[in-house]
Amino acid sequence: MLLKVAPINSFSGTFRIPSSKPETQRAILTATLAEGTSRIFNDLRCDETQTMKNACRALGATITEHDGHLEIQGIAGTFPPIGRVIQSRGSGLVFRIVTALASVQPSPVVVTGDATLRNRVMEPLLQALRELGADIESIVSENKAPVVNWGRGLKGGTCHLPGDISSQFITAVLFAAPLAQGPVEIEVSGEVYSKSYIRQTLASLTDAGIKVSASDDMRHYQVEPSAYQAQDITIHEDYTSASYLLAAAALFPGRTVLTNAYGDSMQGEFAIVPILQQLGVSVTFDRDASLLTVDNPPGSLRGNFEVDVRDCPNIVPTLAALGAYVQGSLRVTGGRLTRFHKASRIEAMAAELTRAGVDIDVLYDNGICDGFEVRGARTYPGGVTLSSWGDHRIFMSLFLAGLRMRSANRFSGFEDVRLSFPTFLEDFTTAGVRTAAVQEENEPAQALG
Ligand SMILES: O=C(O)C1=C[C@@H](OP(=O)(O)O)[C@@H](O)[C@H](O)C1
Ligand SMILES: C=C(OP(=O)(O)O)C(=O)O
Repeated sequence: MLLKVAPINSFSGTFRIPSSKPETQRAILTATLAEGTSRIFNDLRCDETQTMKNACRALGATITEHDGHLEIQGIAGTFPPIGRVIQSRGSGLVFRIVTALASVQPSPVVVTGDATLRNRVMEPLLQALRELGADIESIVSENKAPVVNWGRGLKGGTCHLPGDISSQFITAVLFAAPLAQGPVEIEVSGEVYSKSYIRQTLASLTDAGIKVSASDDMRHYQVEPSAYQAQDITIHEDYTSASYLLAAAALFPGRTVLTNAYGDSMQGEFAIVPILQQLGVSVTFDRDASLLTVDNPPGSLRGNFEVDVRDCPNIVPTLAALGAYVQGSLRVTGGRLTRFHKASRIEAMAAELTRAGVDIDVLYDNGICDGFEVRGARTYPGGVTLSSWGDHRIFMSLFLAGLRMRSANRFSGFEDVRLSFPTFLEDFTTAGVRTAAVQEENEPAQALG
């Protein structure tokens, strides 16, 4: 099934930014491990937070969904016998953290995922957990998902991780480390990417009462055995999801107002705000009213600058889509981690945008795909079929790029918005974008509604 999407001439309205996915996932985890009842207000309800809830229920948490908040009865760090399969679907974060946590409970647990997850890099994490005493075996391919964790405990000690493959390895060890028998140290080699996500992990752990410290360069971590404490947490907006709405608002003349916008985020992807401002777009916060207003009267973007995305990896596809319309050039570097994401995101965006006529080159650093340079135009012919490469963020970014083309485009992967931004299509329909699901690429065009 493909989604046919007609272009638009204007974009305006009031939209709610979805709540943060990484913050919701972390809050579900700390509440699961804590003693007592935690409440998580303004949580994000989407497939990937549902996958985290299902995994945490399998670990023993009782999770009740209320209107506007979750109530979680934690396990006080003592797992009931699990002895089962935990499904992480396509979520790298769920697989990595649950695999680490399965080390500190007493029964064999199989942790598995879908076809994309089985392809992702897991070896450094599995080795680090083994250094701490875990007994983990891969079931199908060596050092990949699915795994069986025999649940023989974590003794503690020092483990080693690379900083340039995924910050989720560090996050996963940090979540399990307080439940080890002794203190845990993590030594990270090479440059550390996605530091903003590690900071979010450190903040969640500290707020939950965990004794953890990190060196200034984030290459050394120390965790003492400590107990997770229950708490009430309020989740704020997600800047990766916001990036699609902000970018759409920036591509057209008109005023867009975003609600659920507190502007106090630790997410690296908050960088989308100053980037748009540099491109000539007015973005202003009314923090008392939790509103963000975007105005771009000329609907044009002025460029010629470089963005380092090593701390905001998830807006890389959004920036490629936006760059297609920047007068000048937009150069993005430091994006090498995205080649290990659900799809190799720079290659995916460059291949699909090139197919649509966009002038974009992939940038390599010592043979590693690390960024891109895009030289934008006012518009493109459109009328093409673009693939999401099985990745929700590629779909949402290509959808965005298509809005200013001259003819309707067709996209695969539209169902995947439910992973992180379930109201994506509804929001854009409200803004006047006409879409229609079509069976086959060559099927006669249906009326778009
Ligand atoms: O900890 C997290 O919630 C995440 C960490 C980052 O992973 P990488 O460090 O692998 O980029 C990010 O890209 C991912 O979307 C979410
Ligand atoms: C966080 C994401 O993915 P993962 O957890 O699979 O890395 C994402 O694609 O938003």
